[in-house]
Amino acid sequence: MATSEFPTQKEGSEAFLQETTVVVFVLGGPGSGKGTQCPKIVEHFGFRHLCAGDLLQAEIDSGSENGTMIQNFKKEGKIVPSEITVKLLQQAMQQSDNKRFIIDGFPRNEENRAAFENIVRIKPEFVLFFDCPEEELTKRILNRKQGRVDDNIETIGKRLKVYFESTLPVINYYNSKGKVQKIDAQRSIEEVFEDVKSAFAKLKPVARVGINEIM
Ligand SMILES: Nc1ncnc2c1ncn2[C@@H]1O[C@H](COP(=O)(O)OP(=O)(O)OP(=O)(O)O)[C@@H](O)[C@H]1O
Ligand SMILES: Nc1ccn([C@H]2C[C@H](O)[C@@H](COP(=O)(O)O)O2)c(=O)n1
Ligand SMILES: [Mg+2]
Repeated sequence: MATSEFPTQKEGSEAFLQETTVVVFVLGGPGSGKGTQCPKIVEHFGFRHLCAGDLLQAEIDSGSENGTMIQNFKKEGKIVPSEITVKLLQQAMQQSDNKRFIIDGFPRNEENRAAFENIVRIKPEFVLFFDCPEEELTKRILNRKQGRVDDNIETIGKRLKVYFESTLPVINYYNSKGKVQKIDAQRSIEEVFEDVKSAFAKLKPVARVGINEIM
C-alpha cells in the first residue's frame, strides 16, 4: 500500500483497491468445516478471515436496528437480504489493512453474488468448496454445541434446503467459470487442510504473499 503515512490519490482510488484486493470465497454446506479451516488459512497464508454469519451475529449482539430481523432470519435458516450483508462485508474490507480476504459463508445465493459484484466490484480469485454429504453435515452440527440458535434439527433441515436450492447454484455458476476448487470435506481436519494448502498454492504469487507462507 502507501509508502508514506497517507495513500496517494492513485492508491486510495476505488480502481486501485479493486486491482490490489484479493478475495477467495469459502463455501460448503452448514457444518462442512468452513469456520474450522479458515483460521488455518489465516495462520498459513496471512489472509484476513471475514465470516458473513459472524458479521451478522455482531449486528444482532450490538442491538442494531436490523438485529431482530437478522435474528429471525437466522432462526428460520433463511438468507438475510444482500444489501445488509454486502454492506457489512464492504465496511470490514475497507477498514482492514490487509487486502487479502477469505470470505466465509458468502455468497449464499444468486442475490448475494450479484450484489457483491455490483457494489464491491471485485471478482473472487477462486472459490473454495467444501463438499460434504448431508448426513455428515447434520451429525457435525448436532455435535457442535456452541449454543447457536440455528443448530437444532428443525432449523438444520431448513438450512440444508436453502443450501441445496440457493447456494449450490452459485457454486455451479463459479464452476462454469473454472473458479471452483472442490475439496472432499468428509475427512479429518488435517487431511482437508492438506488440500486447502494445495488450492492456495495455485494462487498467482502476488496473491499468495503472506507472512507465514510455509507449506
Ligand atoms: N473435518 C472434520 N471432521 C470432523 N468434524 C469436523 C471437521 N471439520 C469441522 N468439524 C466440526 O464440525 C462442526 C462444524 O464445523 P464448522 O463450524 O467449521 O462448520 P461451518 O462450515 O463453519 O458451518 P456453518 O455454515 O454452520 O457455520 C464443528 O463442531 C467442527 O469442530
Ligand atoms: N451470506 C450469508 C451468510 C450467513 N447468513 C445468515 C444465515 C445463516 O444461517 C447465519 C449463520 O451463517 P453461518 O455461520 O452458518 O455461515 O447467518 C446470511 O443470511 N447470509
Ligand atoms: Mg461457520
